[in-house]
Amino acid sequence: MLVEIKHLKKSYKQHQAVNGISFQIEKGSCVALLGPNGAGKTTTLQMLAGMLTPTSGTIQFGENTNRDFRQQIGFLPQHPSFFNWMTPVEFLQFVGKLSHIPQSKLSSKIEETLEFVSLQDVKAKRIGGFSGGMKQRLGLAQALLHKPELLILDEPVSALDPDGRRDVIEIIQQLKSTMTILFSTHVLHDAEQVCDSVIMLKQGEIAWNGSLEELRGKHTTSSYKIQTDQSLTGKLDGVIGIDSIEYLSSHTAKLHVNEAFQTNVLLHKLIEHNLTLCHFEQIQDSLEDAYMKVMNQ
Ligand SMILES: Nc1ncnc2c1ncn2[C@@H]1O[C@H](COP(=O)(O)OP(=O)(O)OP(=O)(O)O)[C@@H](O)[C@H]1O
Repeated sequence: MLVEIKHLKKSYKQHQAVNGISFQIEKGSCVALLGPNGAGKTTTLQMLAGMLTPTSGTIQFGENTNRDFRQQIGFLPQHPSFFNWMTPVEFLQFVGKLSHIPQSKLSSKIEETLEFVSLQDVKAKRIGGFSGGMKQRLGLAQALLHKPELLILDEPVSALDPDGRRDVIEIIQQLKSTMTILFSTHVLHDAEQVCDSVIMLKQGEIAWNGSLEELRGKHTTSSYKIQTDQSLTGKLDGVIGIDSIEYLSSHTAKLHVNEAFQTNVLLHKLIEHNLTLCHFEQIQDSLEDAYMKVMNQ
């Protein structure tokens, strides 16, 4: 276990932005923090990054309670700001000095990090002319420069176009083997590509905390899409295990099934009606479906 958060609260006057949440982050995991606008994601991440003081509760990083854990954290804020007149190399030199990277190692670390985020070719250009995607990769570079143990990213993909999102997701994918990652996002499809576990916040409280597998097991259902050579209408009535049938056309249907569903029973029924199966596909609910179920509970 890398971080243990206990009863963490942040209130602004009467408003409870984060209302006593507790969770652990396992070393080497990639955790997605999800929730609607105002759920408390940024507030939580800023408290973990040491940028905001909790009203109450504790954040314990590793075994040693006395260590200043901020040195082990890399943080990419939701709206990173840059000095537009600087070049990426100048900006990272500035950041490196702030995080006390020894001067002797700084230049090589900067080169290595810019290479990693694919900004090597523009390292001497002014940041002011960069696209949103390039700025986000530079933001990632500043968070990574000191090789943190825990990388915290606040909405790293939400403001990006599909290309920019793919670049950032690929970077996160590569980083997964070298550090622990906690990131917030509204883009559930991207979260699903990289995270191993999910924490969902709703009005400052945890609505779900667990692995992606557990979430799928508990909150997603199976369904099947089938197509036959003749009309299906009414032919599958009474098949054990089918909860409901959604007809997509007269020959095609989506079957919402329960645990008792057996493909053989379905096949028997089709044979009984002299129907030939042309297409059979199992469809798994997405993270978005599970998210909607948890949020609407
Ligand atoms: N400095 C502040 N003063 C007063 N209220 C605040 C402050 N910062 C955040 N809040 C409130 O705390 C709640 C949680 O905000 P937070 O930014 O953490 O949510 P979020 O989940 O990150 O939302 P989003 O997805 O929109 O970024 C919101 O109701 C917000 O209005």
